Amino acid sequence: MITVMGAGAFGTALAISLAEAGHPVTLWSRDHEQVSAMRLARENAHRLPGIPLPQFLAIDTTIPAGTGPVLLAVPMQQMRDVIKQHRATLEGRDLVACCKGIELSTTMGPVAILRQMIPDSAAAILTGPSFARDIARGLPTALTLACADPEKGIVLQQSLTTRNLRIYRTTDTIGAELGGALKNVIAIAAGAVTGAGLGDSARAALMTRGYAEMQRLALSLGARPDTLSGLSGFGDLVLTCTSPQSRNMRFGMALGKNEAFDPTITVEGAATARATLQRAAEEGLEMPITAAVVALLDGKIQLRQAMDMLLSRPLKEE
Ligand SMILES: NC(=O)C1=CN([C@@H]2O[C@H](COP(=O)(O)OP(=O)(O)OC[C@H]3O[C@@H](n4cnc5c(N)ncnc54)[C@H](O)[C@@H]3O)[C@@H](O)[C@H]2O)C=CC1
Ligand SMILES: O=C(CO)COP(=O)(O)O
Repeated sequence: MITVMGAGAFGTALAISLAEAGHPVTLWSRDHEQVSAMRLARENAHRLPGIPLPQFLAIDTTIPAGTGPVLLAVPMQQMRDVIKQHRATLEGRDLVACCKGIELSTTMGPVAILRQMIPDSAAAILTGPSFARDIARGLPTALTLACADPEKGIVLQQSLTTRNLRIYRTTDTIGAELGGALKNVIAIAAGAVTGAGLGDSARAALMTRGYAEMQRLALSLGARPDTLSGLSGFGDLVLTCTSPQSRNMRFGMALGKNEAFDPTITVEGAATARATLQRAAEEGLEMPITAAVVALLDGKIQLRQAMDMLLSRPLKEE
């Protein structure tokens, strides 16, 4: 039995794909009303309207006991609390973080949190370019499963691969989790540039220099370069910075247009930008685009000033 914790967009999409592949799957939510509504309508009307839930997908407020893997598809800043509340049930199971970000209070990534909170479990992360709606509609996607234990990684890769989820494997958990976290920050910046009408050339420059920033921090923290250039890094950066399906990009577009953005929408890059800047300072690294995103979020500068700041930095080699 595979358990997916978090009946948001991503958790529901993964549960649909896995259930359609014939796995017994339980989709867990803390919210009784949501569970009743989803059971009745066989649809996640809030997050994935119009997409039917497979007949054999179980939806519950209780995590089934057992030994099967548990996928944690809750927002990054909530993950620690969710684990704390369910620690006893999660102990000894293979745990797969399905979130993208860095915890603001500790600057830790999801795998590090899993290892700290439940040291006896295998800790992995599933990340890479994939919009929940695409997965849920059965469109093809490719993801990265990172697990430090290579044998466990193979087992998880095999058990989570489905007709439309092609999973690649790595043991580089640091690279995989940082790629997914940092691309959201750059997507906010790319959205802001797009929203302000600064043009596709500016966005391409920003994505490229943003990628350099991602590499600077990730490599300094021990990531492997090929992970950053793979699906979980470059791949997800491209998807998130070029599609308005991305919430991080849409949030950035609103910033660029000086418009309000619905605060109930999950935008991982905002908290992660602050956590990233903190971590970069500890490493003695410069991350000018991330710093500009934080200054924009804090209302300390306007987008034009942010661009002037970036463009007036000392000229250097690429
Ligand atoms: N939506 C997408 O296309 C993708 C999302 N992700 C990642 O998946 C993670 C979750 O994102 P989404 O599912 O899109 O967000 P969402 O906003 O659609 O859903 C989040 C879910 O977590 C639940 N939740 C929040 N706090 C909780 C708590 N304390 N205890 C229990 N449940 C809690 C909410 O009730 C909600 O159902 C994020 O880190 C995101 O970056 C990754 C790939 C694709
Ligand atoms: O991570 C994602 C695609 O890979 C989803 O991006 P958003 O969270 O910006 O919607």
